[in-house]
Amino acid sequence: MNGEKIIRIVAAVIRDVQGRVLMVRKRGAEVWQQPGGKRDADDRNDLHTLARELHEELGCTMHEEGARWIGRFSAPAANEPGHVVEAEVYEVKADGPFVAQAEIEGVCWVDPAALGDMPIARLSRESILPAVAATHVATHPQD
Ligand SMILES: Nc1nc2c([nH]c(=O)n2[C@@H]2O[C@H](COP(=O)(O)OP(=O)(O)OP(=O)(O)O)[C@@H](O)[C@H]2O)c(=O)[nH]1
Repeated sequence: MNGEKIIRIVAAVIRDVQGRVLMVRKRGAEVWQQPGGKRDADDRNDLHTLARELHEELGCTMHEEGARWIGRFSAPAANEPGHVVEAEVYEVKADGPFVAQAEIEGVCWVDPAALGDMPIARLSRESILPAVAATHVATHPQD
């Protein structure tokens, strides 16, 4: 693909009861992105990769049951010029607290329908968060 290198990752959408989405900022990075990362050789499958990455980045425990594949999205990679990131994205539930671990500098929750001018990686801003914003989250039984 035009000589660009492809970085394949698995990324997570974790939502709170208000529908906000958890984002992370890596140490030294400017932009917010989804938690997740590259597969390791001994990962059994995407959800195993995701559970491992979420624990490494946030210290949380992911539930494999109930995970929902949202799609495969790609964009120029946030922190690696000349690379394209291609992500398998899953909405998952996880038990917090969500606490920034070694390689993560910040953790926040964003409303996917109101991002404003927050610095957000293109994969998330252009693909993942719009897909998620289109999904209604019932916060009340009558919704
Ligand atoms: N995890 C993640 N990476 C993303 C997203 N969007 C995006 O452009 N990327 C880019 O994709 C690449 C993923 O590499 P990574 O460094 O997160 O993966 P990793 O934790 O497995 O890396 P490691 O090899 O340093 O352990 C980085 O260039 C990162 O900036 C995203 O939403 N989540």
